[in-house]
Amino acid sequence: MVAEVINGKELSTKLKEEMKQEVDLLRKQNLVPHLTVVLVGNNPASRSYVNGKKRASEEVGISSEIIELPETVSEEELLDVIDKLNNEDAVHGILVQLPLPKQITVAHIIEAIDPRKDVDGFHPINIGKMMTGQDTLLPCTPYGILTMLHSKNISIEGKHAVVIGRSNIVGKPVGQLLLNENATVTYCHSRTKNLKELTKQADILVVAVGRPNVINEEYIKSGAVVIDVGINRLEDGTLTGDVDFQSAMKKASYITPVPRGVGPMTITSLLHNTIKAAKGLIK
Ligand SMILES: NC(=O)C1=CN([C@@H]2O[C@H](COP(=O)(O)OP(=O)(O)OC[C@H]3O[C@@H](n4cnc5c(N)ncnc54)[C@H](OP(=O)(O)O)[C@@H]3O)[C@@H](O)[C@H]2O)C=CC1
Ligand SMILES: Nc1nc(=O)c2c([nH]1)NC[C@@H]1CN(c3ccc(C(=O)N[C@@H](CCC(=O)O)C(=O)O)cc3)C=[N+]21
Repeated sequence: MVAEVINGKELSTKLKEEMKQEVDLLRKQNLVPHLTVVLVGNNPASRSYVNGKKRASEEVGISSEIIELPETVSEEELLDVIDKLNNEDAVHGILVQLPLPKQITVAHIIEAIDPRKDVDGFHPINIGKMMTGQDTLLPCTPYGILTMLHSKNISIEGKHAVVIGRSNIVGKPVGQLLLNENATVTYCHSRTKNLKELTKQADILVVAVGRPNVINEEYIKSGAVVIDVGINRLEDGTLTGDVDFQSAMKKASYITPVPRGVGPMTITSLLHNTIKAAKGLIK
């Protein structure tokens, strides 16, 4: 078997065109969706992601701004910035780029964001709504992954989904969304003892570890769908995922590449959430 590649970049281009039409209509009604991204410090990767979010927003007609704060900013100062944005009617979406410097407790920041403006879908209220199957702003990477599966009509119900990684932003919520669509979900992590035995049972394998080549054909059941979330920058500057792509291609039915896979879909989900927040659909 040779896997079909799910091109996240192409899908994202198509979805952005659809969103642009919707934003054009909203603008005619004098509603200009607006996203504010807060960037703390000078991490080059964060800066590049944030610029990517701004560029994508412009492509669909979402107005966006980046608020830059120094690496030394205190938690109190950052909370002040969030408070102002919460109270600014023209701001529909607020995203605080992670990671944050160590003097700041991430949970305090996420909890300070108005859940109706939490376009990352990280606020405990939004996570709780997701867990109970209510309509809300969903975490961007997991929602992007579900959109990729739906785009290929890959059935989820009754399938065994194995998720490697249990972070609050990727692993846990992607498992929850798959469960909501009636998959049987297994979570693996750094303390999992028999990783290969578990991954070989997966009909859908989601890999979100952050280390190159943790998965190859030996870990994959023939015909499985393999979703590679990892973004690893190699010494020569190239990007690679967590999955040995050439090897996995031989066993999988579908596979997502890195780059041009899950990454662009994360940004597409962010735009989707910003439009949803602007329309006031989140109570
Ligand atoms: N494409 C995209 O849009 C996005 C990509 N990413 C990328 O996805 C990757 C994961 O991100 P994130 O979830 O934030 O990372 P974290 O570092 O928060 O989580 C990594 C997870 O992998 C688990 N893990 C580590 N080593 C192993 C191992 N040897 N075997 C099994 N599990 C292991 C950890 O286990 P434990 O919990 O026990 O420590 C942890 O749960 C990164 O490469 C990141 O850059 C992230 C966000 C968006
Ligand atoms: N509050 C917050 N929300 C996030 O959503 C968030 C975050 N913090 N911190 C970091 C991670 C990482 N992340 C990515 C988004 C897009 C690509 C992406 O578009 N990648 C392109 C390549 C881009 C390149 O070439 O650098 C691709 O995979 O094709 C990657 C990674 C969002 N994150």
